[in-house]
Amino acid sequence: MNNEIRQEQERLNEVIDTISKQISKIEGETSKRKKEVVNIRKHFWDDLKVNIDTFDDYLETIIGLRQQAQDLSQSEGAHRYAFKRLSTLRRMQEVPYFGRIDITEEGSPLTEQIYIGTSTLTDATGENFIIYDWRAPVSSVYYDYPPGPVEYSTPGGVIRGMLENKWQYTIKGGVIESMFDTSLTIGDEILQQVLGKGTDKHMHSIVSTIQREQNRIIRNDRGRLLIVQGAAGSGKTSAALQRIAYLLYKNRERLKADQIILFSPNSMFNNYVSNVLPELGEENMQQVTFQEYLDHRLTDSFQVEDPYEQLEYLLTGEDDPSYRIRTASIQFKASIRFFEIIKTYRQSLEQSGMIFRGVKFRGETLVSAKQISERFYNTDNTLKFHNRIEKLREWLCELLDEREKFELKQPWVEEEIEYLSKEDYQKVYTYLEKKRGDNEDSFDEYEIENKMLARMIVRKKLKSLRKRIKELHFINIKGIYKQLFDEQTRVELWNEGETPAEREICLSTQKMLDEGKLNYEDATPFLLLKELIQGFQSNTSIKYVLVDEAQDYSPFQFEFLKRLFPSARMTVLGDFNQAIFAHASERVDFQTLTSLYGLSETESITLDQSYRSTKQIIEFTRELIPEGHRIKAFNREGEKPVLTQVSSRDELHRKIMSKVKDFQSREYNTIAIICKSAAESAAAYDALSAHGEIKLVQKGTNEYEQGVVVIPAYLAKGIEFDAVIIYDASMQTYGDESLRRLFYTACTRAMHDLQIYTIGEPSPFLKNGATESLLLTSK
Ligand SMILES: Nc1ncnc2c1ncn2[C@@H]1O[C@H](COP(=O)(O)OP(=O)(O)OP(=O)(O)O)[C@@H](O)[C@H]1O
Repeated sequence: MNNEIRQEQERLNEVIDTISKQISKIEGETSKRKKEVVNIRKHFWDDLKVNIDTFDDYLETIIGLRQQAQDLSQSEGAHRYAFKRLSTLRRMQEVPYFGRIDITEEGSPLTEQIYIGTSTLTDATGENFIIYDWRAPVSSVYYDYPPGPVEYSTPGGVIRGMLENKWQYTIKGGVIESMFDTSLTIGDEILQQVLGKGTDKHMHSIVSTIQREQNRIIRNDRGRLLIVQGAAGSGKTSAALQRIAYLLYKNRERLKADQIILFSPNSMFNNYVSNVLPELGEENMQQVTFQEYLDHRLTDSFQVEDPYEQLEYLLTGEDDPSYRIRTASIQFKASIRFFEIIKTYRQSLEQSGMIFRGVKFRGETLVSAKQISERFYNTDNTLKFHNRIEKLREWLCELLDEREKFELKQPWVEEEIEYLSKEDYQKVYTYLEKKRGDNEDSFDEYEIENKMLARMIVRKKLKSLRKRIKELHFINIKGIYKQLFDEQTRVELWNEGETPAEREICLSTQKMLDEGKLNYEDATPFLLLKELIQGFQSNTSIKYVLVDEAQDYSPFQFEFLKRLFPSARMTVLGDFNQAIFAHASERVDFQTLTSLYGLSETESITLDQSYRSTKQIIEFTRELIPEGHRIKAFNREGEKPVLTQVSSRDELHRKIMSKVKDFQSREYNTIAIICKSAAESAAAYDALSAHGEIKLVQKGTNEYEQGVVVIPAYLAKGIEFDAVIIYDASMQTYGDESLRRLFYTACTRAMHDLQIYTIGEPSPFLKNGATESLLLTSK
């Protein structure tokens, strides 16, 4: 151990000693607090005098109750905070910090040594910082500058100074394993070490090696919308998660984790990233897939297709006669133009076109659809649309009240009373007994009892009808959506712009609705129309929305999200080279998103450096896409990706299994055999699983599995594997240009090793530039 490391280790020991002392102190306090909380809970009512005889007594009781509850919540809050701090300190005991900057601030004669870790540590006085949180303003210097002049922003203004030195440490179990003076070392040693490691069941935080561009994303504070376009493996997801940790730190007085929502591609991804924030001492944000949201809102009314069913159809249904119309329909329904058409359509409904359902009771029409429509269009049309609907609802509820009175005297009610079950009868009887109290002789028992029974029966019968009216079921949204595709509506409203196969799209959409189905591309438009008519169910408590894999969302969906979360700032992260959904046209980019909040409220950051894969893998994958030369590889060496051509499926399976064994001998934790579709994955799994322990990943899979998996490319989005085997990259499978992005996505999942197999002639994607960066094995 050289002298420098020894000195640093001594300092580290002192820091760990301080941490240990703080842990013991908090442990003592928490057990005391815990007792306090248990005690308050146990004796909550003992100390409270409950007296409600007079108003003053009542008031006193309420005040006492409130005070007691406040004490309890304070003690619980303090206990929770101490518990959280304790787990942070325990983590810090292992790795207290990872970096140091020696900085001389302008006007100061002193050079300060600032150690940076996952959380702040002060000495016993609480005034002197031993470690700075990585999110503190001064820590940004660590990420943003090499030694030399620097500046950083604080709430009090910009501070300038000179960064004399920057150190990186690797500490494990309280021992310094290595340390680097970054002005002397070439390349980023620690990043090399981190990236060279194998995968884990969960993604890890990257705070010790955040790169400058990523730091810009994490700390970005300007504007309503931040757009991040980043190459595969450039750290978009990582930046998004560290950004959440940063926001929670910076706004800790007013922002809670459940006011942040992350839209993620699938449940497996949710599980994969679930450890990053807890690792940083923060609670996880809300996480949801767009599909989960749609399901929550729509499954009552339809059989809703999920995005994977849609993709699977597109990947395997080329021979279907309606294939061409379906693709055109998907693109059209994802467009801003369709969004605008729906808005115009909704406005036109103010004059005419609303479709209602009549209200029936016991088979008899109480109000016909026509009567509701007349009532609606005769209400004062200077009123806002929603107020007119509200008036309609009130009117229908009043009609129901009248009907209730009328029904009470009908013979069917008498009949039902006779057949009433014993339990129901008992219920009414008990109620009556209670009500009668002391005034025993004050009414005619039989008559009142019968009246009560009648009311109970009628109310029960009307209950679901009343609920349906309250929930606006008398508006036939399905019919109104279907009407949007009528020839007349099309001619009148779809007047600007042009859509290929417009008429066919209309016919096929109406057919789908008649079958009680809702395709994925129709789900958001349908929901939008519903919200525009019934009133938007927006969520104002959410302050930040982050959308990962944003290339998979249509402009339409973004407009929708904006309306759904009106108080939120949005961060959108994606890579349009990985846009695999069919609504992604050739020209897909994030430019259209600028119009969401306007140019002045939008900031864009591009990430070109890729960290996931070895240099050799990047050199190959960037040949697969236009403008790929812009992607920079991180200088981590590995083997060239290999293309193996085989002549039969049997040979393919033999070779793949032998490769898997080879990978296993190299102790790779995760090996993925990536297929084009779920159908191909299932077939590959059938053939391969007999020869080794292999798991099949399907759309419902919730956990990121270690070991060997067979997985369709679209489910491998956002995640990574030590080694990737492309199951069949032949002309037959990847012959169509539209599959280029899917193929690129599959190949870019590999961290250390990429093997590509083809039965017969390889895909055209593997020709030209790509060939040079591949090692070809057999012909
Ligand atoms: N600054 C960094 N320090 C250490 N590791 C990093 C850094 N940036 C990215 N990585 C690693 O690179 C890999 C890719 O990161 P991430 O998944 O965040 O990229 P992405 O841009 O979301 O990728 P994709 O679009 O392909 O899904 C991860 O293993 C991540 O931990």
